[in-house]
Amino acid sequence: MGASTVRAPLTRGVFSIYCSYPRLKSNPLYFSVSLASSVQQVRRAAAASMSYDKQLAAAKKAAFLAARLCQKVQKALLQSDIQSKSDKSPVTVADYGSQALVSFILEKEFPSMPFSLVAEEDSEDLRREETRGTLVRIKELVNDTLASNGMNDISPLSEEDVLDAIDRGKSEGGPHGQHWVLDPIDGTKGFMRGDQYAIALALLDEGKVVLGVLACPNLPLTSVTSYDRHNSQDKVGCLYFAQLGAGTFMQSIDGSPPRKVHVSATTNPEGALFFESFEAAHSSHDLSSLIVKKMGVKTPPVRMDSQAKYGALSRGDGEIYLRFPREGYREKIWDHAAGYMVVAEAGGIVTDAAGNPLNFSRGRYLDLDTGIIVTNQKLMPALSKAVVESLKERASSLQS
Ligand SMILES: Nc1ncnc2c1ncn2[C@@H]1O[C@H](COP(=O)(O)OS(=O)(=O)O)[C@@H](OP(=O)(O)O)[C@H]1O
Ligand SMILES: [Mg+2]
Repeated sequence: MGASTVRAPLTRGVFSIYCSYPRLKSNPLYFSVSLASSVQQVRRAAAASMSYDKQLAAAKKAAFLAARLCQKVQKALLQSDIQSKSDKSPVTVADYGSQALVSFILEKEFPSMPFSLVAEEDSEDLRREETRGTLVRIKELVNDTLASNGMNDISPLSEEDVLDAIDRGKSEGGPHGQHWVLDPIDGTKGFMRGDQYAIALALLDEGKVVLGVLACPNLPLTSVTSYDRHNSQDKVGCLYFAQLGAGTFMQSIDGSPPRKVHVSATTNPEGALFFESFEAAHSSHDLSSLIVKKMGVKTPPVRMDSQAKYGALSRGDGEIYLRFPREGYREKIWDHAAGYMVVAEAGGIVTDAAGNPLNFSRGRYLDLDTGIIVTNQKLMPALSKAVVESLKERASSLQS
């Protein structure tokens, strides 16, 4: 099957062990565990009925500003804007600038609340003398973005302010309290290629994702399948947002009225379209191909960088998203929290390869089984079956 890729148009394109053991129940430890468990259940119930309108408004504002900063950098990306992290993955001034901006805005919006941010970047490499020029460039990008988007009342950030804002992202997250979760640029390689990327921001409350915002500056406003980059009527730049129990909405980053979106209602796998990572190193294209073949999917994959895949699926551009990283790779919560929320509130299902729900309460990592699969309610049984069979086949072929 040939793959199609979605390119950017402008450049190129409980702890409730319910314990029925009487011995354990008479243990004082049981009572404290039971009490802790009840407190947690009450907090979770409260979270489920809460409105996060203020947090959502702040998250949209922060993601919008970050998108503006990233757009400016992507338009004229310089070689000096790119650095290599200790794990050899690339990071750009836009990744740092986006994280500093989002961190700064969120903390400013909620001054009386404890602030916790779990985010991808840290400032260690920027604190070295030889990267001083890069730090100055990031500071200017942040201050210019604030000033040119009507926030002139804010005093410009210093270099130290920028470093501090980035380092607020070092929280470990976890099952208690509220934590913002941020990928300042998801799909940095796509961003560098001039293709798809996303600013992905979510809020965890008592271990559950309660809101998600995805800014996808290069995602077509209509559909990735009908988009024609030579047609000037076909615009790009989508902002998705979702709040627990309130559905998923999409608007243009430039500010069109939001519209509610829903995942595709397709029940026939033959007509289904599937998404996977652009980078083969991030997800096994061979395994995805085996899985969809078993389901009877006829269309080639749409390969796209970043959580823009979750956004496209949430509005029905395609039906299936498969992600199978190499063994041992640990998925980070910021690579999925916002996208998960956008798809779940649009009626889709996101699980690991064994069908377990994703657990965002374990800290910075997801620690899930094998991979991530996403589709609508109707197609999930067929997809799960094909995944189980394909994983078995792959395991036996590796043994022989
Ligand atoms: N080896 C490996 N395996 C799996 N995943 C990896 C791997 N390395 C990186 N990453 C993470 O993938 C994020 C990019 O998202 P995608 O894989 O969906 O996009 S892409 O097509 O690969 O660009 C990417 O997000 P960013 O780092 O924000 O770009 C990484 O978190
Ligand atoms: Mg990133």
